[in-house]
Amino acid sequence: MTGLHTADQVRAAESQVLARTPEGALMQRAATGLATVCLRLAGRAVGLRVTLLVGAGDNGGDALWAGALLTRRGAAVTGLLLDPARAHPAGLAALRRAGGRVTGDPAAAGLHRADLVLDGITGTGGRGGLRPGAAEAVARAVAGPGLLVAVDLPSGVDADTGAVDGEAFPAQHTVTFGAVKPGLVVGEGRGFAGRVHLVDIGLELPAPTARQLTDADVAARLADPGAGDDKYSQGVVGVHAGSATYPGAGVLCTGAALRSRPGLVRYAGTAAEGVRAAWPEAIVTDGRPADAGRVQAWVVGPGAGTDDEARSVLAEVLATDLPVLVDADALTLLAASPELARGRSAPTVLTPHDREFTRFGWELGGDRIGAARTAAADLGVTVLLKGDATVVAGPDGTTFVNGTGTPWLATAGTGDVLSGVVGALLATGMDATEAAAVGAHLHGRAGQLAAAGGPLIASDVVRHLPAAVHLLRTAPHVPRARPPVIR
Ligand SMILES: NC(=O)C1=CN([C@@H]2O[C@H](COP(=O)(O)OP(=O)(O)OC[C@H]3O[C@@H](n4cnc5c(N)ncnc54)[C@H](OP(=O)(O)O)[C@@H]3O)[C@@H](O)[C@H]2O)[C@@H](O)CC1
Ligand SMILES: Nc1ncnc2c1ncn2[C@@H]1O[C@H](COP(=O)(O)OP(=O)(O)O)[C@@H](O)[C@H]1O
Ligand SMILES: [K+]
Repeated sequence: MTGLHTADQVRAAESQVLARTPEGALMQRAATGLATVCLRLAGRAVGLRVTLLVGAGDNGGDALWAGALLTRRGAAVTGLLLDPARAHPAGLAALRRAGGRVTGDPAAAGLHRADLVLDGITGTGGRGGLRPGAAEAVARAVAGPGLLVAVDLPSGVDADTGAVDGEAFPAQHTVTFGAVKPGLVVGEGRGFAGRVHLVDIGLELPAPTARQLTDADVAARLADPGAGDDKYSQGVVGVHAGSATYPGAGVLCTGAALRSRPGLVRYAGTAAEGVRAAWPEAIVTDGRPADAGRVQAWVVGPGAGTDDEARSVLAEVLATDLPVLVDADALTLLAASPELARGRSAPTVLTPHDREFTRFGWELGGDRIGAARTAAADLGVTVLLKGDATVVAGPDGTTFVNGTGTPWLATAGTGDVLSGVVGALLATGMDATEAAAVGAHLHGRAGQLAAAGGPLIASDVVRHLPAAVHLLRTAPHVPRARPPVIR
C-alpha cells in the first residue's frame, strides 16, 4: 500500500527531523537520493550535461546540492538561477565549490543540448501555475533533448490536489522526498509527474490522507475459494442493467461479475434474452429484482433507462438492507431523489463519471479527492469518481486513488464492466470502500492487458479479468496462499 501524504503532513514530519539533526542534513539526504536516481536514469556521470532550473526556495536548494554531487562525479552542471538574489545560499556555494557554473540567462543555460534537466523551481511551497520567467525556462527545457526530472514535485502542480492552474513542468520522472504527495497520482498532476521515485529521508509520518493499492494488496484481498465453499457461499450478486432494445450493458455487467468472482450472478431486467444468450452461467429473469431470488448485493443502472419502471426498481433495491452499487442511468435518477440513498442501513456505492457527479449538485474543480470526499460525506455513501486516476472515498473519509488503467479504457461500456466487477466484490462481503478500490484496480489491470493487443472494446476487458487476477497473484510480495490440505 502506498500512503499519500499532504504537503502539510510532510512539512510537519520534516520539522521533527530538522529539530534533531544538524543543519542541512535533511536536504543532504534528499539531494543524495536525487543524485542517485539521476545517475541511475542517465546511466553515466562523466561528461553528462545537466541543467538545473533553480527557484528561490528549498526545492532549488535540493537541485543545487544534487548538482554539486553530480559535478563531483564528472558531470558538466549549469544552474539556471530564476531569482539569483534568493537562490539557496548553501546549495549555491556547494555547486560553485564543486566546479559547477551558474547563470541567470535562460539562453545561456545549455538547455538546447542538456542530457538531463532538473526542475527545482518549486516543490511543496509552490502556489499556482508557473510564473512567466519559470515558464520560459520550462519551455526551453521541453524543446531541448534532456530527460526531464522533477525535484519532489513537478513545478506548477499542486502537491495536495494535482491541480494545475496554468503551466507546469512536464516531468518524465519525479524524485519525491519522504512521501508520495497526492498531486503526483491524481488529477492533472498525474500526467505531469511521469514515473515517481520515492526517496526515504527518514521521516516519521502520520496516517496518510489517502492510499494507493498495489497488486499485492489487491491479490491479498481476493481470497481463493476454499474446500468448504459452494456457489452461494462466495456471494451472489444481482444485476439490473440493459434493456430489451439495448441489452449490451446487461451483458457486459453480468459478464464482468461472472468473470470477477464465479459464484453466482442473478440477472433481472428486460435485457434477459440477450444476457441469457451471452452468459448461460447466469440465472436470468425478465422480472423485477424481487423475482430474481436471494442475492448479497445489487448492481443497478447501466443502460437501464430513466423511466418510471427504472425509478421504481432503484427505489426497490435501495429499500433492501443489501449493499447496492448505483451506476449510470440510476445515478441520474438518484440525483433527482438523493434521499433514497441517505441513511441506508447497508452500504451504497455510487460510480459516477464527471457529468454524473455534477448532476448531484456537487462541485468538481481541480481537487478530485476533496470533491469525492465531500460527496461521500453528504450522502453517507462510497463514491467512486471515475477518471484516468479514479478516486474512491468512503463515508468515513477513507480514500483511495487508483493507480492502474489506460486511456484506452475511455470507450463505451467499460463503466458497465467496472460496475459488474465491484458488484461481485460487494457480494463477497468485502467492505464497500475497499471493494470499490479493489474493483477499480482489477478493472484497470484488465484494461491494460486488453490494450496490449491493440485498441480495446469493453468485452475485451471482461475477457481479460481472469488473467488480471492471475497477474495480481503473481506480483512480487504477494503473501503465499495456504498449502492445500491433503486428506
Ligand atoms: N523543509 C525541509 O527541511 C526540506 C525540504 N525539502 C525541499 O524543500 C521544498 C519546499 O521548499 P520551500 O518551502 O522553500 O518552497 P519551494 O517549494 O522551494 O517553493 C517556494 C519558492 O517558490 C516560489 N514560487 C511559489 N510559487 C511559484 C510559482 N508558481 N512559480 C514560480 N515560483 C514560485 C516562491 O517565491 P515567492 O512566492 O517567495 O516569491 C518561493 O521562492 C520541498 O518541496 C523539497 O524539495 C527537502 O530538501 C527535504 C528537506
Ligand atoms: N483517459 C482515461 N484514462 C484511463 N481510464 C479512463 C479514461 N477515461 C475513462 N476511463 C475509465 O473508463 C471507464 C469509463 O466508464 P464510463 O464513463 O462509465 O463508461 P460507459 O458509461 O460507457 O460504460 C471508467 O472506469 C474510467 O475510469
Ligand atoms: K520541482
